[in-house]
Amino acid sequence: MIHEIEILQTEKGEILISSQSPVSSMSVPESIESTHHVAPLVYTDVNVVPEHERNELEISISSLEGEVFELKSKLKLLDEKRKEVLNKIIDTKGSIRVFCRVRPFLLTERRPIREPVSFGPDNIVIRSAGTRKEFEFDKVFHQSATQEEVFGEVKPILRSALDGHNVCVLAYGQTGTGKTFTMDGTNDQPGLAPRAIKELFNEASMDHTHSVTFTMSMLEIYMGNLKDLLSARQSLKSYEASTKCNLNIQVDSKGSIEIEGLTEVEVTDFTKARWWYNKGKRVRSTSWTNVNEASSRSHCLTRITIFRHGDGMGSKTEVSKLWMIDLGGSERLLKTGAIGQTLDEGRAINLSLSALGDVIAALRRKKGHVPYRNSKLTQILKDSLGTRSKVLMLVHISPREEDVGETICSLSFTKRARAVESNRGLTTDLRKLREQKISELEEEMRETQESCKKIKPRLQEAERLLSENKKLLWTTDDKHVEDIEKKVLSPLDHLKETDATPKSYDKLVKTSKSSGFVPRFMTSTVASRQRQAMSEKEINAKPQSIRLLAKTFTQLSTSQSPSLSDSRSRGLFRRSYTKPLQAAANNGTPETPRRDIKDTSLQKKNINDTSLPRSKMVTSSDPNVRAKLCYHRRRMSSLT
Ligand SMILES: Nc1ncnc2c1ncn2[C@@H]1O[C@H](COP(=O)(O)OP(=O)(O)OP(=O)(O)O)[C@@H](O)[C@H]1O
Repeated sequence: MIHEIEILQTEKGEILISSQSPVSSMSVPESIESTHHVAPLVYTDVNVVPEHERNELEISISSLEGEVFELKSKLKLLDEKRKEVLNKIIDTKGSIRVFCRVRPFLLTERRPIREPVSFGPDNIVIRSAGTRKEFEFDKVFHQSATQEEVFGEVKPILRSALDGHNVCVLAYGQTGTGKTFTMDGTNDQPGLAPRAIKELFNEASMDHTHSVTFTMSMLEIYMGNLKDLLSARQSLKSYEASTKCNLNIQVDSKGSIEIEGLTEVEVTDFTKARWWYNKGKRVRSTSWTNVNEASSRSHCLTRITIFRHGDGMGSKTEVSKLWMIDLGGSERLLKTGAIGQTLDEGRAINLSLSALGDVIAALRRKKGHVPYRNSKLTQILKDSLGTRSKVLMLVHISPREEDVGETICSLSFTKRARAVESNRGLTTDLRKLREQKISELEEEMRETQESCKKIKPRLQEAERLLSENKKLLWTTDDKHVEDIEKKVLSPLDHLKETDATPKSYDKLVKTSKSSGFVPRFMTSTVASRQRQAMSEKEINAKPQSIRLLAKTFTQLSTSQSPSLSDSRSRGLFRRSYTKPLQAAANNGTPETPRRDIKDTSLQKKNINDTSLPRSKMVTSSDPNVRAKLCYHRRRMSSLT
């Protein structure tokens, strides 16, 4: 027993599918079968959009396009406002900020009864040999401060980097005070670099108006030479060769610094970025001194270049850099007892650190001349330590009595860098005013971010609806199909194409039904009759519903393969034909090998497979299949 299905076309052009009572195909004679009708059931195929609905679809698409444009414009304005406010906050706080982090006592260290270092939220007091020295900072991180707390202060300037500013985060201090701990951290307590990279990817994924991409480079400055840490040629044992490897620093016409030949890898996600970062770290050369067994005698620089691509609303791609720098140990050479190469290494580090101090001091004093040329480090950072950039220096100190001398040296270094913009120069009233201004700006920033948050889901929803409507229109849009057909045909083929347009074809079918007149090109030829017989033979092996459906199509035109120019027929045929096939394919019976008929490679294979009946070929919406259909139609017309 099977269900008989018949397809009818009403005068309005609607497709009706009438379902018949279950009958035995063996017992009921054909004459009875055709008259044994029950009340027709009308189904509306979801893939088929009637003409009037298509117009509505087009109207809806244009209104959604307008809405998307409007929301994007609003977001763009809010984003610009957010950028401006963030910039003001950072400038009010100081575009060069200096923090201090005090290392906790290690398990191997003896804790003195009277600790030489005491601290407040933004100051450090050193008491030693009857003297008291006080140093001010933008913020002091106590011994108990977590990696997360430190990162919290860095986060705002990462946003600034994404907004197009060059940003520099530097870890400064004596060997063994925790510079590497702060920058790299451990597996359990990741440091600033991995957290910052993760945050960049996070922020980029939430940017609905721009697409953001990143590249990464790592280099080491050792004894005044630059070494590429991500180069394929570098090996872990490259320490000896490090002095031979030198890269040139170039300045382009816009004043941007480029390092000639430096490897720049594209990082598409955090995992890849972390992998490259770890690779660079392994390659970094270290030598041994008697102060700290793993002391770094070089500066390690990690650069993330941020490309913020245009939003499609007139803005260009913005490029900015985030530098994360683990500076070499700043200890005085006498104390290390260094001789030979280690002494030279120490000298080179001290020279570059003092050049860095000079540059920062000049920038903070807003002095005309900034001595960038005095070291490789400052030459490289020239475009990232300048006026539009944001700098964050983290000074690390030891809590130990024995290190007090070094601690005072490190703190004095930063005192020079903070000389002008420090709080010390401000009266209490001015300080309060400054803090009030910062909190007002922060409030404004929060409001702007809230407004952005409200718009983003609306924009996403509008974009989703727009793409859905476009897809729906695409599947039913005859013009689109025609365009594809035209593209596939060569100009010469197009001239040969004598077939009627879809609309006139419809008319012709209707006319032939009503008047009994069949135009010459629609009368069957020997070849078409053979093909029809072949396809019917093939269809007989398929489920009954497909057989009847295909029969209806073959009846519509006796001389041509079913034309897919009628969108409704196409949608109906595609759905009705592919479902049983898919079901059969998914059953995976030995006779029918498991196939996914949506697989385009398989569809393409089928097109070239001449053993398949042509009726199968025309069921796909694949443009390649249409090419075959056009070819078939052309041949038909040339036969008549
Ligand atoms: N805030 C901290 N909390 C816990 N342990 C810390 C902290 N800071 C540093 N340490 C520990 O102190 C030791 C020295 O730290 P680290 O190697 O980071 O110093 P460094 O300044 O980078 O030294 P170098 O200049 O030789 O590279 C490490 O064992 C590290 O785990």
